Amino acid sequence: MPQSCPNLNESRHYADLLSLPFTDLRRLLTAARVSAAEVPMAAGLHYNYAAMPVEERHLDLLQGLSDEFDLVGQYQRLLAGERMNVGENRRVLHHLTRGQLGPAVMHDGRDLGAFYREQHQRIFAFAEQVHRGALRGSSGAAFTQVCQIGIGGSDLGPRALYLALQQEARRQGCQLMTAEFLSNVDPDDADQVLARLDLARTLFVLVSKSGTTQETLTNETLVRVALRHQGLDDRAHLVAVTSETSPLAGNSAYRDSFYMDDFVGGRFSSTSAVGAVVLSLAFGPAIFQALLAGAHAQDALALQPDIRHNASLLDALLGVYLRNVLGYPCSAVLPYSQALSRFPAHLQQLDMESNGKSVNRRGEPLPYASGPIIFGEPGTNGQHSFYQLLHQGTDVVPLQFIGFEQAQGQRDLLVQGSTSQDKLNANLAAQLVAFAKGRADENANRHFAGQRPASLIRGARLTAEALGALLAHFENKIMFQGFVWNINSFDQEGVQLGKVLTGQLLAGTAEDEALQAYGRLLGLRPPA
Ligand SMILES: O=P(O)(O)OC[C@H]1O[C@H](O)[C@H](O)[C@@H](O)[C@@H]1O
Repeated sequence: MPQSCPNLNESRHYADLLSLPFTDLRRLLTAARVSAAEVPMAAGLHYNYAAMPVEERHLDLLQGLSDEFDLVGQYQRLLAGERMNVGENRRVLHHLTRGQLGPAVMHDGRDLGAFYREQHQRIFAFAEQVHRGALRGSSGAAFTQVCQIGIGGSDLGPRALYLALQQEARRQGCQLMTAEFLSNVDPDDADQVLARLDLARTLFVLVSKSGTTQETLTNETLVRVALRHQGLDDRAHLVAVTSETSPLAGNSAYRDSFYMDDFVGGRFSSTSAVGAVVLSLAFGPAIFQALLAGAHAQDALALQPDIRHNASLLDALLGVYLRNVLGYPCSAVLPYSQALSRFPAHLQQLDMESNGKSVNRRGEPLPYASGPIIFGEPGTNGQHSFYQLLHQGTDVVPLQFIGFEQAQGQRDLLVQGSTSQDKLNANLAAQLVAFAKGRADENANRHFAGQRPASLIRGARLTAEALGALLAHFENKIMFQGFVWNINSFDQEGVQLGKVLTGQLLAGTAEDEALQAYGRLLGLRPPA
């Protein structure tokens, strides 16, 4: 498969895209275009690309590029279980955690779709027992709080989804337990999180796919010590989520264990047991199932070969246009929804750990740019912080806005003639137009050049289905971009070197003198 993938620099569609003149967004962005340049997504969402500097001829060439690189065909092969993670020789099966789109994927005589479904069912049954009070803490108290211990993909996605759904669950009367997340090895994180918990009523979910992550195992020990210190039986307060091949699998130090496998990458694991346990405990299985349904529906739409009807594919290709044709190195994610406050942090890992690569799937250096730097904050907060650079800085940063007609909650009032939600969305619309069209001023300091590209994902309200669709959209966008760049989006060798040096420093075996010197500056002592 990798051998047959074309090189972007040798693509005639790419060459034709490079030869097109720059499109003037100030002229392009008309009312008719705002209404027309949209692709429906799952769960009532829409992807609007009116403020992207592309005309029909660009879209025709991007369609040609998509066909030339067989992007949807590669997705189908991934769904069918082909080992697309070439570096680790692994299948890539996170789509299967939310439903079957391709043929059954068999591994060692087992149907993996059935395996993921069975784990979800076990988790739902477990959550219902906890909610009924049939499973309790070691003092006999019912569990009212859940705390996930994990980092990276075992933290960011589930945490972002929990925060995104909290208000929606309250509206539906199904916030059944509150959730906390403990990720950083900084002891102040554990201190603060533990201070918010009533340990006798807390169920901890230890999540580590590999079962070897230093930060997570350290925090687990801190938690067990704290539980014992209160006279509680730590085993009764911990469940594990891990891969079947990890050293934690089958360990009796946990009250129960739930599994994913090596074919679900950490940053793509929110719809596996990694997200299922904490979200089902917090909100009940129905909300998590709605999230899965939204993600599955969006995965199905991503099979459409026509880029004008496939939002994830179109978003991916427009991103390639911005990165490789226009040369923009960054992209900002700007949700006008406080519920999505940690969604940009999740996307940072999803995008940058997947596509921050400089060799292709055959291990050869890339002769073109790959994944952009991603950052973001919810609006309107970001407007009062870093938007200055976005409007008038020397770099053009393409923007990904996300907005909803209605808030999740119901507490809103008319203040000076408009509701808070009206104000939120008026700001969003204003920013989109200000970025695209700018404003001429004789005073150079007050001049806005415009020409800042942006897309908008919009919906009626951020429901669980819509959130699932949003999550799957970005996962699939990133996957398609990896196919264009012919990189392996599913490994993360770039995180290893730091781990090795950390281990050497802590074990007192570091040979690098600069490393030792930094250790001394930071107060590290040789191990006793
Ligand atoms: O789930 P774990 O095996 O503990 O891994 C947690 C995280 O750490 C690793 O270093 C990777 O960078 C992430 O992709 C991963 O999600």
